[in-house]
Amino acid sequence: MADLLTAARMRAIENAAIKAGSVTGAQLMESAGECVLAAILARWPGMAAAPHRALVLCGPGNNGGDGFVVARLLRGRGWTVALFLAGDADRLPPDARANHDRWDGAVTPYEDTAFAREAGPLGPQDLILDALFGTGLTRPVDGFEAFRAAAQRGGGRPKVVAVDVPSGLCSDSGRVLHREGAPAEPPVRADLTVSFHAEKQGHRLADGPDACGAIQVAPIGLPPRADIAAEDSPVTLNERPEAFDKGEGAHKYAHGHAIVLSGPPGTGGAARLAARGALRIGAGLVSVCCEDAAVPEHAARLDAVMIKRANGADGLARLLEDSRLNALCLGPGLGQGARDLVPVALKAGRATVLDADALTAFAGDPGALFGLLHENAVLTPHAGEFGRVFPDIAERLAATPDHGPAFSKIDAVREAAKHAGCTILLKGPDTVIAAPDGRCTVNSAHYDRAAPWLATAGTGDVLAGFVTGLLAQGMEAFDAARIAAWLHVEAARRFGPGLISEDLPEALPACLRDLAAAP
Ligand SMILES: NC(=O)C1=CN([C@@H]2O[C@H](COP(=O)(O)OP(=O)(O)OC[C@H]3O[C@@H](n4cnc5c(N)ncnc54)[C@H](OP(=O)(O)O)[C@@H]3O)[C@@H](O)[C@H]2O)[C@@H](O)CC1
Ligand SMILES: [K+]
Repeated sequence: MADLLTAARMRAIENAAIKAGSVTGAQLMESAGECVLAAILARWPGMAAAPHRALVLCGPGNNGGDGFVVARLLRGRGWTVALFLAGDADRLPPDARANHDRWDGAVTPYEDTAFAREAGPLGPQDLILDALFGTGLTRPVDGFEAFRAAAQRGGGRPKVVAVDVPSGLCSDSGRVLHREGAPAEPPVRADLTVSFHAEKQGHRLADGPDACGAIQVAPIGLPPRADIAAEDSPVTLNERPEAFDKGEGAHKYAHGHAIVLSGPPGTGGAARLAARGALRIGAGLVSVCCEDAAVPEHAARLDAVMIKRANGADGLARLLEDSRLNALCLGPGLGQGARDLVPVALKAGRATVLDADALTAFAGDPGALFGLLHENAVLTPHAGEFGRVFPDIAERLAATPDHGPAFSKIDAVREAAKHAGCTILLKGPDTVIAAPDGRCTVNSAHYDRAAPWLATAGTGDVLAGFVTGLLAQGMEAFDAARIAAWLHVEAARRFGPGLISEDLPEALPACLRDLAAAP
C-alpha cells in the first residue's frame, strides 16, 4: 500500500535524507523541477515537439524554488518564459534563492495587471505553472484574480500545471483555506499536478482531487519507505487487496452465517440489498431477520438469502443464542426499532456492522453507544450519520479551515475510531477507514478510479452487506472494511454508467475472479 503523507512527514523524510548525506536540498529541488518538466512533456506531446510560451508563477518558499528550476529548464528548450514572483526575492529560503539567482530572465513582481497582459493571447499548447504555494501553505491565499481568469478562459485556454499541490489547497486535508465568513473560493484548477516522492493526503481528500485535475508522483531521489524512519501508523491509499480465497471444497458453514436485520413491512429493500451483498462476497449463509409481519414481503423476494424471524429485542436475543450466527448487520431500513436492537446485537459480541438507522438511533445520546462497541464492530456512517454519533468531531471538521494544516477527514475518523474503540468507515468519494489502533486508509474513488455512478440510492446498504459478508468469513474488522470498500468501487467501475445498487452485488463475481487471478 502506498503511503499518503502529511507535510510534516514529507519534511521529516527530506530532512532525514539530507542529514544522512544521501542527497542535498539543492539536488532535491533540481530533481523536482526536472520531474515536473518531464511530466509535462510526457502528457502533452505537442509541448515536447516544439517550444511554446509559459507563465511561471513563483511563491515565497521552496515551491517557488521549484518554479525557478522549471522556468530555467523550459527556457533551455527554447520556450518563451515570463516569470512572476509573489514575494520578496531577498526572503526566499536558500535553495529557492539559489535557483532565483540561476534564472537569467526577468523576474516580474506578481500583480494582476502585469500577469493579465502576458496571459492574454495564450493558447492550448502554452503553459501556466503554479509554483506559488505547496506543502508550506499556512493561511488563505488571495490576490490571484488574473491567474484565475486566465486558467478559466474557455476553448483554447492554456494548460495549468500545479507543482506539488494547487496553491490554496491544504496538502494535509485537501481543504481550501479561507477566512471565517468568506466564501471558500476553490484554488485554480490544475490540468495536472506533479508531486514528489509520494502522494500527500490532500491529493485524495475533500476538494483535493478536483483541484489537482490529474496527479502524478515523481521520485526525486529520496530513499524508499523501508529506508526512512518508521512511523507508527502511516496513512495509506487503499489499493487492490490481496485475494481472499474461499478454498476448494470447504463447507458453507465454514464461511459463516451473516444476519441482516430488517425493519417493518414495506421497508425491507435496504436489508435485502445488504444481504445480497453479503452473500455475493462470500458469506456461507445469509439470512434476513425480521418480525413476523415482514416475512411475506421478504419471502416473495428472496431465494438464496434465507429468512429468520425475531420479534423485537427479546426475539433477537433468543436468535443469537445460536452461536453459528457470527456476523450481524444492523441499519439499512431498520427503522425505529434500531434503538432497542443495537444493544442486544452488540452485547452478543458478534462481528457487527452498524449503518444508517442503527447510528441515527443514537443521535442526541451517542454515549449510550460507546459503552457497547467492541473491536469487532464496524460503523459505516455517511457524513450526516457521523455527525450524529460524533458531534464534537464533526463540528471541528465543519469549522472554517482558516490556517494550515487544517483538521482533515483523516484526523476526524482516526479520532472517532480511537474514541469508539472500533473500526469506522466514513463514506464519500474519499472514504476514510480507521481502526482504534491507528491504522488508517483512504479508499479514493478519484482519478483513474472515479466512480460517480456510486452516488445513487442503496449503494451504502450494499457496502454494509459487503463488510458483513467478509466479517462472516472471519476477517478482522479493519481488513473487512478496507477490502469491502475497494471492491465496492471496483464493482461500480466495472458496471459503469446506469448503475443501480442492485447491480453492485452482481458485478462482484468478476471483480473477485480478477483478484484471484492477480499475481
Ligand atoms: N524541502 C525540500 O527539500 C523540498 C521541497 N520542495 C518543494 O518545497 C515545497 C515546500 O516548501 P516550503 O516549506 O518552503 O513551503 P511553500 O509551500 O513554498 O510556502 C512557504 C512560504 O509561503 C508562505 N505562505 C504560506 N501561506 C501563505 C499565504 N497564504 N500567503 C502568503 N504567503 C504564504 C510562508 O510564509 P510563513 O507562513 O512562513 O510566514 C512561506 O514563506 C514543496 O511543496 C515542494 O514544492 C521540493 O523542491 C523538493 C525538495
Ligand atoms: K503549487
